[in-house]
Amino acid sequence: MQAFQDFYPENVAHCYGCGRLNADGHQIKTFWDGDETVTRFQPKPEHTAIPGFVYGGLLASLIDCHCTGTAAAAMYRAENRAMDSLPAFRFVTGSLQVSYLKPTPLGPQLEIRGRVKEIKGRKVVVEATLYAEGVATARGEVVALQMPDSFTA
Ligand SMILES: CCCCCCCCCCCCCC(=O)SCCNC(=O)CCNC(=O)[C@H](O)C(C)(C)COP(=O)(O)OP(=O)(O)OC[C@H]1O[C@@H](n2cnc3c(N)ncnc32)[C@H](O)[C@@H]1OP(=O)(O)O
Repeated sequence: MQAFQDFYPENVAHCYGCGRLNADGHQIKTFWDGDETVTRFQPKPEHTAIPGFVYGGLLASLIDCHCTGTAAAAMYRAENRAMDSLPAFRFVTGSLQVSYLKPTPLGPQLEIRGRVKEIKGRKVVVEATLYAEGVATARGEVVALQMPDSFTA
C-alpha cells in the first residue's frame, strides 16, 4: 500500500521529516486507518534526549510531518480525488504545538495517530497523539496551510 508521502511530487519530496528523496531524513510513512491517520516510526540510539528516552525535537518533527501529510490526504478525500491527481495539494506548517505528557522510552516503535479537526479554505487543522507501547506520551496540533508560490525554488 502506498503512503501519503509516496505521492508527493519530486519537487516537494526532500523534507527532512517526510521526504522520500531525503536519504538522511526520517522518511515517515502515513496511512489512513478509518477516519484517523497513522504513522509508525522506530527511533534510533542517536535520537536520545536523556539516556533511555527519546529527544523531544524528534517527536515534534514526527507530529509535524504526520499532520502535514494528513492535511494533504484530507483535502484529497474532501474533494473525492485520488492522491495522484493534479493539481497536487501541498501543505506547509503554519503552527506546530506539542505537549509532552510523559517521557517517551527509547526502544519501542512509536505510533502517531492523527485526526482532522477543521478544514477551512486553504487551512487544515490536524491533531495528533504519539504513543509508545500504547501509552500516550505526546500530543500535538498543527495548522497546515496550502503551500504558497514563494516556496518554489
Ligand atoms: C500528494 C500530496 C502532495 C503534498 C505535498 C506535501 C509537501 C510536503 C511538505 C512537508 C512540509 C513539512 C513541514 C515543514 O517543515 S514546512 C516548513 C515550515 N513552515 C514554513 O516555513 C511556513 C512559513 N510561513 C508561510 O509561508 C506563511 O506564513 C503561511 C503559508 C504558513 C501562511 O500564510 P498565508 O498567507 O497562506 O496565510 P493567510 O494569512 O492567508 O491565512 C490563512 C489562514 O491560515 C491561518 N494561519 C496563517 N498562518 C498561521 C500560523 N502561523 N498559525 C496559525 N494559523 C495561521 C490564518 O489565521 C487564516 O485562517 P482563517 O482566518 O482563514 O481561519
